[in-house]
Amino acid sequence: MSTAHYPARVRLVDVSPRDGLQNEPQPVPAAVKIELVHRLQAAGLQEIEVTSYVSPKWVPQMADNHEVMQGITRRPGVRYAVLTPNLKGFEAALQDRPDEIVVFGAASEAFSQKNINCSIAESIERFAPVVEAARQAGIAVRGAMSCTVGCPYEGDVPPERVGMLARLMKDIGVQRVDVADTIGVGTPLKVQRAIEATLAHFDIDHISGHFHDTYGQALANTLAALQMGVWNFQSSVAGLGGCPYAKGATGNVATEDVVYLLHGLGIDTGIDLEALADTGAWISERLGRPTGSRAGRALLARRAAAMGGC
Ligand SMILES: CC(C)(COP(=O)([O-])OP(=O)([O-])OC[C@H]1O[C@@H](n2cnc3c(N)ncnc32)[C@H](O)[C@@H]1OP(=O)([O-])[O-])[C@@H](O)C(=O)NCCC(=O)NCCSC(=O)C[C@@](C)(O)CC(=O)[O-]
Repeated sequence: MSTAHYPARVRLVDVSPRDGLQNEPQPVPAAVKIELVHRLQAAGLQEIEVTSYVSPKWVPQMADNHEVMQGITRRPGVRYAVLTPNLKGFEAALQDRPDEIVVFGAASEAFSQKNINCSIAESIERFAPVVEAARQAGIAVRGAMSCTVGCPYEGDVPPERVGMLARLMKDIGVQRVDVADTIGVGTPLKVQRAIEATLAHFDIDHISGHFHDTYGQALANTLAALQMGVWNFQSSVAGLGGCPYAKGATGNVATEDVVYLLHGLGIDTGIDLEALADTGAWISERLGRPTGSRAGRALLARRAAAMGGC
């Protein structure tokens, strides 16, 4: 089988410090988040979603955003992204000089209300000045589009809603967008339809896939997106994650699993999979549970066996 139709290179954004940890029930010390960022960049990640500037009443785990952003030692060539839902969040983020800000909307009205306490139309009104201010400050702007396949409150989300949201994001100056399967209900054809709808407004270089693995479809969905030419993806080391406003949804697809898939296809990521597996094991130990990455577990088991374990 030829892999000529896949991109030669894929860029991954590891979202574990933000998406991965935002839903943890116990406080995760800022020092652990900072070390996680350091380990990810040492493993070769060139984009890391570090934190969010949201209401600490809504998402207490991200209340240490300044401490984390100011504590990291930046590597040249690495892009550090943060979430900013409104001007208050953007102004707070500006003090910490992110390379990219993310405004986050939803293709589902109900999810928009639950997540950011406003309708889709109101969210765009809030995002517009944020996008303008960011671009004036020379900061890149990404738009996360939640529930592009299904919504925990509304069920199936038709591609037309995704197209509508992508158009609204484009109109206010968002530079690239994430097609997110927030609750991990997507299957390859549904995900391809959501991407297709997005392609009416953003070219393939400005679309990324963000898949959760609730139903075990995230790698299949990644492959389906790759076949369309998508070469930007978000994932979370050890499969950490979940949105506080998407109950029952599991974590993001594990970065280790995506990298294993990509390297198996001969696609370059610039990531050291062994170092990544160590990072997944390290953060899982800090959180007191086994890694959620299948590839991570297998690599660590293989290494233990090679060292004389069972
Ligand atoms: C958006 C808001 C703030 C609206 O919240 P609101 O209550 O409508 O905001 P408000 O403007 O009425 O203000 C109420 C209070 O919040 C404060 N406030 C207002 N804005 C901020 C801010 N930026 N930072 C800190 N504080 C803020 C504001 O100062 C005020 O404080 P008070 O006077 O009561 O003390 C709220 O709904 C919120 O914080 N939601 C959190 C949403 C969130 O973080 N969700 C998870 C991330 S999205 C996600 O995970 C999905 C994604 C991206 O990964 C893709 C996918 O998989 O789908």
